Amino acid sequence: MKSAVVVFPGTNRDKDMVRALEGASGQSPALVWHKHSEIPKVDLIVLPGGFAHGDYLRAGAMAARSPVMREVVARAESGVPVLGVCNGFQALTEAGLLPGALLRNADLRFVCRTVTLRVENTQTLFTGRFAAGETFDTPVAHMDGNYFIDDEGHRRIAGNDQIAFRYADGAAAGPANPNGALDDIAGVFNETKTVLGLMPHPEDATDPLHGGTDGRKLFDGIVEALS
Ligand SMILES: NC(=O)CC[C@H](N)C(=O)O
Repeated sequence: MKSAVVVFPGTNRDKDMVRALEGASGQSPALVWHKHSEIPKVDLIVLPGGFAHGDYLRAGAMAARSPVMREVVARAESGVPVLGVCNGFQALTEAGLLPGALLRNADLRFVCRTVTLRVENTQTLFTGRFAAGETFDTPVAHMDGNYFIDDEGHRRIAGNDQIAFRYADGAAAGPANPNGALDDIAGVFNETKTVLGLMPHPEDATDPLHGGTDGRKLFDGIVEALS
């Protein structure tokens, strides 16, 4: 599987993402700087986490207007799978590729800990390795992860199986929902399930040194689906 990781000024999880993709696919992703308007021909485009443009204005808002995002939107519209993690998820909602918005955490604090996720839809190219309702643990690290969508949008994404992951009770300490997200939503798909965004960092749960390897299933499943 060939992949590209987009890097913005302030991105800081690009190397974690590169390692996770290399581990799963055996191939090094291409790194694409945000000012470039071309992306190599790849099977998967990834927007990693971090603080693009220092989160000024709103997290992901300026990144969504970068030259590279015109190409990300065009590729996504042509069916190329796109994955956005944390800041990448924020940028994908700001770019209109995913429904809803990420608001400030309900308690107005940065949250950095492990959470448990429940897989809500396993019939996608991203989640095929998981069993229905399976839970797994990953870290979160964000200030603006409080997922919001209006009532009509909520009904639409729930009815179309676009809710990918919900925060769930599990081994992780603390309240299941770390940020006040509506309906405990941790990640969503676009209508066709070819774009996925999630707040937690599965790439940081892929090595025993991370304290857990639950995130590998996501990357292994993506590689299996796209190779
Ligand atoms: N780890 C991240 O990607 C953080 C995203 C964003 N800067 C926030 O704090 O909400």
